[in-house]
Amino acid sequence: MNHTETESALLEAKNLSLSAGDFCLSDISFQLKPQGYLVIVGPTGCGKTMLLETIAGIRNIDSGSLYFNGIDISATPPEERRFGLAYQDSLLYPFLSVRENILFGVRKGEQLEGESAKKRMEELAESMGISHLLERFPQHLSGGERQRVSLARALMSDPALLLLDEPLSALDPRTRDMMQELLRRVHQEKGIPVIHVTHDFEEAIRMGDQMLLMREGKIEQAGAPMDLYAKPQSAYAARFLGVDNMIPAIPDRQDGPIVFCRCQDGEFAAEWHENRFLGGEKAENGEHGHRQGGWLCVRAEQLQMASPFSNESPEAFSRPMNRWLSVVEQVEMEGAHVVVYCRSKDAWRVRLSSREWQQRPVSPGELVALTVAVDHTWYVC
Ligand SMILES: Nc1ncnc2c1ncn2[C@@H]1O[C@H](COP(=O)(O)OP(=O)(O)OP(=O)(O)O)[C@@H](O)[C@H]1O
Repeated sequence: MNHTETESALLEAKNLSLSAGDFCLSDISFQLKPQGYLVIVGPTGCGKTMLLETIAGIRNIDSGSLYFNGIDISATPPEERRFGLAYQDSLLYPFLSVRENILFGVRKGEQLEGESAKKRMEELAESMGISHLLERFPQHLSGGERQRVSLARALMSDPALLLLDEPLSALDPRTRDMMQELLRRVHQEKGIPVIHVTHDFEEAIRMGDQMLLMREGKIEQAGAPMDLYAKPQSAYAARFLGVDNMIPAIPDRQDGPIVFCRCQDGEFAAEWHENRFLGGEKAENGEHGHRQGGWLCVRAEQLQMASPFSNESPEAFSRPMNRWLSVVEQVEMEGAHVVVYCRSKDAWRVRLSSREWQQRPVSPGELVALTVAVDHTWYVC
């Protein structure tokens, strides 16, 4: 057995690659902290399940290594890894009752037996709120109940790591909230580290303390969920992570970490994370001519709206700002928030809290000054 140099990581993937048919996972490297909660996100077909199954040991790697607690487990069979796996569609045995499904566990596919197994199963069922379902069969359970049984089964073998594949998809919002709470409890109270696959970035942000964003079998960006949310570093990441304002822009010049770029609404200063001017995606609408461009990104909640005739929000002007004029086109109420659609040469979305809105409502047709701090404006390509 080989030992990795990074003893502090619980799980470490080093340059993992494997292929299945035409698809391959390439050069995947990441670390899971002890008791960490890692969320793997990305659109459908980007390889999330394949990566999870590789960690579980169900798929063999072609090259690279996987370490658990510093020990190379690349060739360790799944049953010896002691990882609990729960799939999106639950994959419960249809001819076994809930009790039997949970007792079946996952270890070596053997029925766990004895009083201690029975006691553990009952405790798990109690904590998952499924004690009343033990004699039922999977076809007579709701989606949320099936997910809870599936989670109980994955936990039955006392896993050293819990692997979850879309555990909350297809659940209604209320059941999903309850399951999220349950998962958080399992993670925090039992201290079980989790790797959780989802295509829902809001769920990822809510649940994870580490995040991997995947794209076509590779890692596009990795880090703390809030860092990815605040500053996705590519157009792909910005789209996936729901950046509301992605305005086609052409970079003109650069001053350290700040790039000055042109949109139709004028020149903007933006943070620029990487030297990716060359080889970026071409601005989609081609309105900016033939030069390669990227996107100026601003989250709608970071945009500030003021009257063009007043010197409102002096706090805003205490740091470098981008400022331009726009016209309110449409206003949409979103419960706790209000979204204001503005149109100048470019189209912008502003998200205000209901309180901000009450202090200063605007109507369609009104001229407004939009401002955003440079440190909330960034450029991607
Ligand atoms: N055994 C296989 N043979 C051929 N192609 C495969 C095989 N297993 C997976 N694939 C392909 O690999 C790609 C990645 O699949 P995977 O299930 O990991 O995606 P995913 O990101 O989990 O998607 P989803 O969110 O839809 O579950 C898909 O295009 C899939 O069709």
